[in-house]
Amino acid sequence: MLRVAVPNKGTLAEPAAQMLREAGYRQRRDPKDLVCRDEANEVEFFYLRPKDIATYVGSGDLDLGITGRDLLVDSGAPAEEVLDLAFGGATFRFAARPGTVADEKELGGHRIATAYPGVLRRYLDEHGLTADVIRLDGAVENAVRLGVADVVADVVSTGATLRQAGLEIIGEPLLRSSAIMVRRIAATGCPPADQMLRRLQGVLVARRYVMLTYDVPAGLLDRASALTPGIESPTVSPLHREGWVAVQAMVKRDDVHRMMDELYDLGARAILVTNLHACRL
Ligand SMILES: Nc1ncnc2c1ncn2[C@@H]1O[C@H](COP(=O)(O)OP(=O)(O)OP(=O)(O)O)[C@@H](O)[C@H]1O
Ligand SMILES: O=P(O)(O)OC[C@H]1O[C@H](OP(=O)(O)OP(=O)(O)O)[C@H](O)[C@@H]1O
Ligand SMILES: [Mg+2]
Repeated sequence: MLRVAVPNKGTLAEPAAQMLREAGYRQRRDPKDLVCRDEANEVEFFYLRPKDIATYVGSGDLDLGITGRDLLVDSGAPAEEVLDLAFGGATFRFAARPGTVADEKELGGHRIATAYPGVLRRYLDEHGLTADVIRLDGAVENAVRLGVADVVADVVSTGATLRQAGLEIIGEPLLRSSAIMVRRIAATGCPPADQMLRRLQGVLVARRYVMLTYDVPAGLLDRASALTPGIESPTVSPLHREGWVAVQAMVKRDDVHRMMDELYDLGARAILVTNLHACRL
């Protein structure tokens, strides 16, 4: 059986389970369950703290795991990112009281509070900076107000928590994170793991693309196909109506309305958009 780690709670838990469901895997019904066996697919899911997942996968005790890129870096575990799952996006940033630290170069010598000491130490080492790392578990933004630190290094999503704490972002993000699938570094071939990755890639494509179909006069086919090249190539079928063809192509969801306007202006008609449920490219 393939053994896979899934976040048990926090920001990544529900979207991770949802994505696995869309890929055809069974997920736990009760959020208190620690394990869920999917007999049909021969996969066993283990629900773990996202912070611990890279450790389990890096040690080889589990084959794959869903966690955050920042958590993987923080763990220092011998696991690697094999797929960006495109949810749980956040930046990891420094912040301080306005007017105290102008940019990253001034971080040296300060007390920096974080729940991600691995990420912070890596940054300080790479930039030749020495600072006092104050390790906290959460609500890190309070550390400045309470006088425990001068700077925080933390996950920033909307920035609302920083604003509420009267802190201002310093410089560029240390890293950009999202949910990822991790695997032990140099793991040897594992067909069930490869199959899971292919299924998840299919979900990503099904989320990102829609199927566009339209009718167009044959004489305009080249120009229409140039607008909708699809992933490989558009499918072109004859129509009963003389001089017209039907075209089918996958199009990025974000581009579809602009694409429909352009096709309509070109002379295409009966332009239809269909959602994809799943796909394997
Ligand atoms: N708004 C957010 N707050 C916290 N983490 C976020 C956010 N958006 C995305 N993430 C990502 O979620 C992961 C952290 O998840 P984790 O479960 O450890 O913390 P959490 O979601 O804040 O939950 P909790 O603090 O309740 O334990 C990281 O990879 C982080 O980048
Ligand atoms: O930029 P924002 O949208 O405000 O989100 C980022 C904040 O959310 C998380 O905190 P959480 O509420 O999970 O509390 P924690 O610090 O105890 O983990 C994170 O640690 C930041 O503090
Ligand atoms: Mg949190």
